[in-house]
Amino acid sequence: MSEPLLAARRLSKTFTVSGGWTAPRRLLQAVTEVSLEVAAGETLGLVGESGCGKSTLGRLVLALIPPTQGEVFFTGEELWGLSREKRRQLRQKMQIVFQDPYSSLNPRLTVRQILEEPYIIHKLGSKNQRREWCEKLLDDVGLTGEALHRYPHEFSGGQRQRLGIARALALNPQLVVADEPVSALDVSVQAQILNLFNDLKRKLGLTYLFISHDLSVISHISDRIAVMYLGRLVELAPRQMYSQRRLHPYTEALLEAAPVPDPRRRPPTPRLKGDPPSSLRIPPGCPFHPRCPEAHSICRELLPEFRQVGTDHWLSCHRR
Ligand SMILES: Nc1ncnc2c1ncn2[C@@H]1O[C@H](COP(=O)(O)OP(=O)(O)OP(=O)(O)O)[C@@H](O)[C@H]1O
Repeated sequence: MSEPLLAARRLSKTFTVSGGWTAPRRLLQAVTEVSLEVAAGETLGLVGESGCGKSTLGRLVLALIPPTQGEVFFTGEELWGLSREKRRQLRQKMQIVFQDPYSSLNPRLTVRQILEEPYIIHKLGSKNQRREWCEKLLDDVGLTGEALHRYPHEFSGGQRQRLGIARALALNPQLVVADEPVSALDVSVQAQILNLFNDLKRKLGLTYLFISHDLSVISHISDRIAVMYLGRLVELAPRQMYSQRRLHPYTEALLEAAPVPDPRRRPPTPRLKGDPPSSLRIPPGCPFHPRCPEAHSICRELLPEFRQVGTDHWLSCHRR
């Protein structure tokens, strides 16, 4: 890979959480030693169950929160080694699309005001230019200029997500972190929005870190897929690899739990039982061992290394 657009090196994030009136404050390990790279023009999918640290990792790579340890490089520059002003400038090239466009779009502003805001904040363009840019953004996401004078509540869920995407594109970003951008939408609308992401990537040369708990969504959109469990990456491989065998047992369980497109085929009994343990009490050894059907004694004692097992294929498992 040539120099990646985005690189995380051993990124960790610990939160201090209140224990209530009586208990002491405790440390919650949300992300632990995550390293990954995203090449320009690539879509890296990040998948894992709720609470495994996906959003925290997304916020870390956007430098919205500082890491407890580790580094984030964007276009080769380490973001936390830069001055605040330089970091702010680089951050314009990285934008986020949220899960719930309704709560991220100010309901009191018209679409024009919402889309114009980034240009006004950065003192870009005349009034007429800004209007043209807003119309172009709407066109890019499949809406018409007629939308400019309307308010977010006048749009359907899918259209609102198109507005959320349009706003993220206003300052011509290179990287977009999409955090569960289709989870709140009906399945039929999900496909349209995923296709829009793909079209925009081709047209505008974008790079995505695409976050979802749903492996079928991630498989649809990603070039490579990173699987996260309790704050750590457990597998990283090209999408095609996920149709083959010998994956991490957690990945295999996620695949088995993914929806089956053919209704005549009964989904197999999912082998992923129970919820993941709390990030406040991460099990020793391999964090997945209490739920792993293949766990051995070593899995209970020793953290498996995240190691390369094939071309572009990394995983952490004693049994693979
Ligand atoms: N600001 C915070 N303060 C304390 N704990 C936090 C904070 N943000 C996240 N967490 C905790 O960190 C862990 C990871 O959360 P995160 O939101 O990153 O997971 P996620 O995989 O994105 O899940 P979800 O899809 O449910 O948001 C969770 O246990 C969460 O409660």
